[in-house]
Amino acid sequence: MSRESSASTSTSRAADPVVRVRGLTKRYADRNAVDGIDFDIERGETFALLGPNGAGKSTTIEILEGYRRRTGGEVSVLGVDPSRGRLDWRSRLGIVLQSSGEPATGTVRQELRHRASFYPNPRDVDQTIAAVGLDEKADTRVGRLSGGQQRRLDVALGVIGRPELLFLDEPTTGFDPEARRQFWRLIRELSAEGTSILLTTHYLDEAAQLASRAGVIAGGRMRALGPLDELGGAAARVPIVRWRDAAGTLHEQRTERPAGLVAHLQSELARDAAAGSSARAATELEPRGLEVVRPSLEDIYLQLIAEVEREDAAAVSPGAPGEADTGSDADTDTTDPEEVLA
Ligand SMILES: Nc1ncnc2c1ncn2[C@@H]1O[C@H](COP(=O)(O)OP(=O)(O)OP(=O)(O)O)[C@@H](O)[C@H]1O
Repeated sequence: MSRESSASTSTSRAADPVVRVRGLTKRYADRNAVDGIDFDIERGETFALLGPNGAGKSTTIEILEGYRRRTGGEVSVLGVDPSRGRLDWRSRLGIVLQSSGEPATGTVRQELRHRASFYPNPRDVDQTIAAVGLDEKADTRVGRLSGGQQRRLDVALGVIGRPELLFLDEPTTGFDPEARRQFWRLIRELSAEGTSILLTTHYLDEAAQLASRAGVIAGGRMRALGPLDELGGAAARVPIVRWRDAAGTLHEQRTERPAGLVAHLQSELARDAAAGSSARAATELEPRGLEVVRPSLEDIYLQLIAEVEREDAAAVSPGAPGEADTGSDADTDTTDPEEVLA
C-alpha cells in the first residue's frame, strides 16, 4: 500500500486509535508476563510505556509488532490484528528494537539505502543520516561504529520508511547526552509530522520530554495510565521542602505552601539567634541545605512503583510460597521457536 493510500485510510478513520489493546495476556510457563492490560494510543500521540525490568514492556511491544503471539485479549495496530499483519501493514511500522539483530556488513549509507528500498515513500537517506548525527560516519562500515553510533543507526533504520507508527524500545541506551538531545529533536520533528510513537525507556526525563501520555506496567499489570502530568495523582505532585537542623539532621516536609514553611523555618532561626548570647551572621539565619523541589516524573514514578511493590508483597499471604519464588521456573525461556513470528 502506498503512503498516500494509507494516509487516506487514516483520514477516514481519524478517530480510531492507532493502537487498541484490551485484556492482553501473555503466559510463559506458569506465569503471566502480561496480565490483562488495556490501553490505546491515539493518532499522532507519543505514548510512553514505563515500568521496571521484567515488567512486561518488551513482551507487549513485540506482540504489537507482530513478533510474538499473545495468549489472550484483543489487539489492533493500525486497524489490523498483528498476528495476521502482512507485508503492507508491516511497511507502515517503524521498529527500533532493544538490540540490533544481525550485524550488518555495509556502510551506514549503504545499509540505509538498502532499507529505504523496501518502502514506497522513504525519507531522504542523507538527511536521515544527518538527523541522527552520523554525517561523519556515513561511509564507515557498520561493524566499526561505536555502541552509541550503532544505536543511532538503529534509530535511522527505524524511521527511514516514514512510518505511521514508530516503536522505540529503549532507543537511547548508550547515547551520550548530546546525542540524546539530538534524538529528542528528531522524535519531536517526527511527531510534528504526525507520526504516532510508542516509546519504552528507563530514562524518565526522556519520557517527560517526548510523551504526552504514559502507562506504567509492573508485574505484567497496568498500574497507572494517563497524561504524564496527572500520573500518580495530585498528592504525588505536592512540593517537598528539605533542610537540615543545627545538628545536621535532614528534614523533609511536603506542603502546598513551601514559601510559608520556609518563612516559618527562618523565624525559628531568628528566634534561636535572639535567644543566644553572641551575634550571628545573616547567613546563619538561612535554613541549612534548604531545597524546595517539585517532584519530577522520576520521583513520582519511583513512589508509584514502591507503592505497587508494597501492595503486591502484602497480597502474598505470609508463609505461602510467593510469586517471586515461582519466578525462576517462569523465567526459563519457554519460547517455542515457532512462536517468534518472522
Ligand atoms: N521467552 C520467554 N520465556 C519465558 N519468560 C520470558 C520470556 N521472555 C520474557 N520472559 C519473562 O517475562 C517477563 C517480562 O519480560 P519483558 O522482557 O517483557 O520485560 P521488560 O519490561 O521489557 O523488561 P526490561 O525493562 O528489562 O527490558 C520477565 O519476567 C521475563 O523474564
